[in-house]
Amino acid sequence: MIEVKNLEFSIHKKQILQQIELKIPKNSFTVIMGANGAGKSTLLQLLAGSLLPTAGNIFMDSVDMQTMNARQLAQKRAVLSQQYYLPFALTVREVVMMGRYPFFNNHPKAIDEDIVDKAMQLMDVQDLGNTIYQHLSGGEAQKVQMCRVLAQILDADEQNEKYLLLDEPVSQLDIKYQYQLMQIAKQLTRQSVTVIAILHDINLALPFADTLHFIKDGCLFTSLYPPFQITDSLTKAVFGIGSMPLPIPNTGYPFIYFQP
Ligand SMILES: Nc1ncnc2c1ncn2[C@@H]1O[C@H](COP(=O)(O)OP(=O)(O)OP(=O)(O)O)[C@@H](O)[C@H]1O
Repeated sequence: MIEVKNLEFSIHKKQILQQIELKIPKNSFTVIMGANGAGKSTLLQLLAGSLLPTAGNIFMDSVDMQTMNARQLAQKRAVLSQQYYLPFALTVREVVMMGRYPFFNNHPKAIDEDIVDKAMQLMDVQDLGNTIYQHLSGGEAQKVQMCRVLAQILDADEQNEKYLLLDEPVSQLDIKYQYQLMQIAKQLTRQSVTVIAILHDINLALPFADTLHFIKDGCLFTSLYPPFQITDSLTKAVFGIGSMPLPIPNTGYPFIYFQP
């Protein structure tokens, strides 16, 4: 479980997040939504331990994240950021293997090679193994980065719970792989992984999310749970655009039709 207590974050005297209180249960799929600049990526970086709070605390499995060193963090959580530029030429397989760096010293072991194979199979990029990463299309590169973070957490088990943090993981993916990535992430929540994802597409989030947290102007505006009551007033307040929920038969969630 992740527990966020009275979290504040400021940079250059600018307050970016304030009074954030959150509980993210283990093995859940949490989606963070909000307008551009609301503070979502900053919150995710704080949950990842990549940024330190200005005030408040974040506890990961009851451990204050500020007490965890880089290796402990890397063995516990994987982070897919929005930017994943690599300044030097590596093959796709070498990039995916980077996800295993926290688990071996000089040379990957057989288990590391197996996990890399499995991660690449999940995102259907086995055939790209020897391709130079810099030669990939935007969507292919995003798939490979997903494989890298999968490789970091695929060995999670009940004794070794892990966290997968995804910042707009489908922004460059075609529709099939948007759903494939979401299905993989959902499946992982049944295998001792807790998933936290920033998404902009509410209709992609609804079939998979256990919780939706809406961030507005650096504050937690509201949190929703199934059956998700997404109202016109909510989308106007959070995104500045009206909407109408349309029931989808035999599902526990609506389709949200936006009305500019
Ligand atoms: N290093 C920084 N220095 C100054 N301002 C920053 C810094 N990082 C973030 N901000 C500001 O904090 C605010 C929140 O940024 P953040 O990236 O968390 O938003 P977001 O909700 O993820 O937005 P988007 O949907 O556009 O990705 C923005 O106004 C941004 O300009």
